[in-house]
Order: sequence, then structure tokens, then C-alpha cells
Amino acid sequence: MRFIVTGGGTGGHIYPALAVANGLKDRFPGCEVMYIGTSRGLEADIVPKAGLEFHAVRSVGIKRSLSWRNLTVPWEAWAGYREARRLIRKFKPDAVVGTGGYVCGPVVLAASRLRIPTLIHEQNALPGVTNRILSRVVDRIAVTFEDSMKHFSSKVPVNLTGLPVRAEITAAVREQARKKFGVHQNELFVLSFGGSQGARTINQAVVQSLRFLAGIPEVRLLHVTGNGQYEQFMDMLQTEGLEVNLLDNITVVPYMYEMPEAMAAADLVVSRAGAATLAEITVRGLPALLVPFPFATGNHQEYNARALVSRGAADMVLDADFSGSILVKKIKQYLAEPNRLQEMSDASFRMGRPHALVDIINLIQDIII
Ligand SMILES: CC(=O)N[C@H]1[C@@H](OP(=O)(O)OP(=O)(O)OC[C@H]2O[C@@H](n3ccc(=O)[nH]c3=O)[C@H](O)[C@@H]2O)O[C@H](CO)[C@@H](O)[C@@H]1O
Repeated sequence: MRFIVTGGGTGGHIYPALAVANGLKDRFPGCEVMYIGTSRGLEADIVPKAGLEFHAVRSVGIKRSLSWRNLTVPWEAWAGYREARRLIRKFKPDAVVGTGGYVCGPVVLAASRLRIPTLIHEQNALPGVTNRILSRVVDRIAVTFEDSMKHFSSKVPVNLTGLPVRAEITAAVREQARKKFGVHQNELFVLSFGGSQGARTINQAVVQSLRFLAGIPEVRLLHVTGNGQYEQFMDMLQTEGLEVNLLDNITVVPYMYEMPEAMAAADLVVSRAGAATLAEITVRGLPALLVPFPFATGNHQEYNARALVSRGAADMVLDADFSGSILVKKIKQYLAEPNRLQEMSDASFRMGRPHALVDIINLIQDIII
């Protein structure tokens, strides 16, 4: 068996593609998997490190603002399509799977024209432009959120699978994780972070709230600033006259490499609303206070957040409204109403899709038979 997976640009498209590649290898021992991306995207770095055969094709996105570069788009797109077609003809895959990003366009389109079974996975509640176009030519569509199903044409079967999360996220054990982070039984352990890059708004709000949170001993806060924003965060603390080492119940780190354990230990997550983060939160049944990144394409993070909010799994505060005083107010509310947290947790757990990967691999198996 041979498969091609494609998806690129940001980690949000690449990690689900890698999860699918690994899932295919488990389901079809001895199968060959080729990854097609671009040479400029993060995938050119990540995919070879993951031990997969990687090939790059040209791919272009249309600039939303007026730009002379858009004039070269048709030529570049045609060149990328021809490169993808050549790779597919040579490799002869049994199926091609796309997880979004511009590069999926030429690869999935070429596969479909060559009558090779195709599946796309959409991570966000508001589908990206490439997946919307491809949805007309593929054999199967898998989605993370029920809310995105209405954006696809009814001709192609759309399946609600969820987004595959790392196995460690489900495997981490709460009691062990709480011990590791020194969390006492009755403490409310709050994990705050802003996606993989960190979020300035969340960082600022945390700085503004630290003096108050330090005075609430029932709360323990683990805050992740993002690697690129750690120094700025420390500068802001200094300006406020705060020394984090002196605050017993507060820990600040630049990046959390042990996110599975941190989530396992947490009672509440404060974060952006990237699709991977939300898949992890719901698989663990965590209640969340979400502050969507307002500049994500098409404002898709707000749509992602609303998918949880409308089902009672999370609260949302828009980026423009979020501040230290809102954060403190919300935490005080949750402390005063533990039932509310429990209800959010139950609703979150109901949305979680721990079998996302298995369901996606089943769909791939369906289209190749
Ligand atoms: C800014 C932007 O447009 N981001 C998009 C990008 O998300 P991006 O990949 O940046 O962010 P996500 O929130 O989806 O995922 C972040 C991942 O990083 C992990 N993590 C984070 C911080 C940390 O310290 N340690 C750690 O391990 C999280 O556990 C999670 O697995 O692609 C997603 C899927 O298309 C979209 O939904 C997001 O909107």
C-alpha cells in the first residue's frame, strides 16, 4: 500500500497530517507514506525529522490585499499542479489525504483528476479556502467540528471525526500530574497559555492579575508566556514591581514541553482557541476560558471557540475585552460556583473525540476498497 499525505504552512495543518501518516503505518504495516509540502513551510523542517519521505512542490496563496504578486498566481499554481501530478504518477498512491493549507490544492486536485481516492480533513469550525474548493472534488471530508459541516456541499459525504491528538494527551494521569506540579487536592489549578507562540493579550492580563491571584491561596497558576515573549513578560513584571519567585502559588515558564501532564493536572484552561488546543481540552474534558486570536484567517478561532461556548463547554472573552480584572473576576466566579466548572467539564468531555485518528483511518480504508 502507498499513501500521500499533504498539508502545510503552520503546525496546525502539519501535526494532523503526521498523525494520519503514523495511523496509516499502524493500520497497514509495511505501507509507504510520502509527504508533499512546500519548501518554505514549517513542514520542510518538521516532516523529515519525523522520518517521512518529503517532497516539495510550488504552491501559492492569493494575497487578500491588492498585490502585483497575485499576477503570478495562475502560473505558479499551474507549475505546482504539474509537479504534484508528476510525483503522484510516479509514486502511484492508493489514496491521498490533505489536511489544509495552500499546498493541498495542487496535490489533492491532481490526485482527484488522476482518479485516486482522496480525503481532506478540516481542523477549524470555519473551513479554510483551500478545503472549501477541494470539497467539490474529493471522495470524503472529515471535520473536527460539527459546526463546519454546513459549509461543505452536500454531494460529498462529510464525517465528524474530530482532530487527532497526541497519544500522551489522553494517557497522562491526573493524580501523578498533580503531584509532579505540586498541586494540593483542594487547589484550583489554572493552566494559561496562548497557543504554541504565546499570546500578548493573555500575557498582559496575567501580569495585571498576579498581585490578586497571589492573594488567593486556593488558586495555583501555571502560566506559559511563549518562547518569544518570555523576556517581555519578565520586563512587564519588573515594571509592576513583582518578583515571580516570591509568589508561592504562581509558576511562569517560556514553553511547556510537558503539556500532556499540565493538562492532566489542570482544573481550568485559559487559552487561545486554536483547533489542536481545543481538541486536547475536550478530549480531557477540561473547562476553558477562551480568548480567540482575533487575526486568525477569517477569524476562525472565534468560530472554534463558539463551537465550545454554544455547548456549555467554555466561556469566551474577546481579545479586545480581555484584561487582568476580567481574568480575576472569572476565576473568583469559578471558585464560588464549583458546579459551573463541573458542568463545563462534562460538556467539554462530551465534545471530545478520542477516536479521531481511528475514525479518519477507517474513512481512508473505506475509500480505497
Ligand atoms: C495563529 C493561528 O492562526 N493559529 C492556527 C494554527 O494553530 P497553532 O498550531 O499555532 O495552535 P493550536 O492551538 O492549534 O495548537 C497548539 C499546540 O501547541 C501545543 N503547545 C502549546 C504551548 C506550549 O507551551 N506547549 C505545547 O505543547 C498545544 O498543546 C497544541 O498541541 O492552526 C490551527 C489549526 O488549523 C488553527 O486552529 C489556529 O488558529
